Amino acid sequence: AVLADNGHQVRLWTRNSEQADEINNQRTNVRFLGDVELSQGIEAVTELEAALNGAQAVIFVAPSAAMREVARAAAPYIGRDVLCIHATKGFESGTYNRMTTILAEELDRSESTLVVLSGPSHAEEVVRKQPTTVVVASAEQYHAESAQDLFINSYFRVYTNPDLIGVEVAGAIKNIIALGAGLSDGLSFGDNAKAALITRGLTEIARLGDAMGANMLTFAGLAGVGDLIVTCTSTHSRNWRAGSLLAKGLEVDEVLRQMGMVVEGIRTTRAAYELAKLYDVQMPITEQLYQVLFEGKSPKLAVEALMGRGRTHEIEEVTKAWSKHV
Ligand SMILES: NC(=O)c1ccc[n+]([C@@H]2O[C@H](COP(=O)([O-])OP(=O)(O)OC[C@H]3O[C@@H](n4cnc5c(N)ncnc54)[C@H](O)[C@@H]3O)[C@@H](O)[C@H]2O)c1
Ligand SMILES: O=P(O)(O)OC[C@H](O)CO
Repeated sequence: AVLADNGHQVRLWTRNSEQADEINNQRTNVRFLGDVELSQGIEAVTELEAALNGAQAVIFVAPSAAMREVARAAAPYIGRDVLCIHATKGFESGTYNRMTTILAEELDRSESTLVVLSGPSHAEEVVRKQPTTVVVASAEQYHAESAQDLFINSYFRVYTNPDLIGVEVAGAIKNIIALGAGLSDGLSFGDNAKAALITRGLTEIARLGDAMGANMLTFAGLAGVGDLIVTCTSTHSRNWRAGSLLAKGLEVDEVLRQMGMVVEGIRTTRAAYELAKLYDVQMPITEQLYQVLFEGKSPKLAVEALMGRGRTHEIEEVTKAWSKHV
């Protein structure tokens, strides 16, 4: 919708022909976006080749679990000079690959040619032209600026950032913390608990990001604390809603069934739990959520475990990682 508003001709690929018909004929996408009227500049297509032929830029927004499959199918139709951007938040199961690593492999190009778009941006608000700010990150400033040129407008403000790894790690891990925030709200804990989760969640993002080569300052920006705030406090958040359903005692499969939309935080919890072991970093919130999601631990016991951890210092552990980059 943003790209169409900016005067670009947009082809939106979907596997679902009924959805394509609705978008093209009714100009709505009711299941995902309610009754908002979509721009005439958007054409939905069901064939990948038709979607990609002649495109000057390609935006990948499939769920993380589908990224490799979609990128592999799209690769034959994407020229070497085409700007490739993604807005997907997660890691690949098993390999723990970031999304740009998958894209680089499947599109057979350097990761430095790729761009990630992230930040506090729920589609439901963007499509209603409500003021939104995001970052586009690429190792090469030229590519980040090309993406900025495409998207920026009066209601969608786009900043560039060279720290692709930090933006991808922040976008993935915040979904785990949002599950925790939903659980906390679902258990009727108060604002203190949620503020604690957001803040200590940011520390977990920073620890893992530091180990994976991110710039700590990214986490103080839109893709870090910005996205954490929106996803832990907004009722649009799928991850928050999934967490609040878990608090009612629903099994993970039932939560996913009721949601009917992707809840990236669930798969990401497993990936981050394993990444934390691989990089030897402490991620206690992630660890407790892992036990709730995959080992049947009760959310109440998870909270007790978090609150009962050994005494520790705030300043030392945070500043060690952050100060390296200041
Ligand atoms: N919704 C948002 O506001 C928002 C904002 C920023 C980033 N994201 C990220 O975008 C990604 C997608 O999220 P979403 O909210 O659009 O999810 P969604 O559940 O609303 O939609 C996902 C779409 O992907 C399709 N899909 C699933 N598997 C597919 C496959 N194998 N091939 C092709 N299509 C497939 C589904 O049919 C569905 O139409 C996630 O990583 C999410 O974190 C979402
Ligand atoms: O609805 P969520 O929780 O998947 O979050 C969507 C976006 O990542 C918010 O920026």
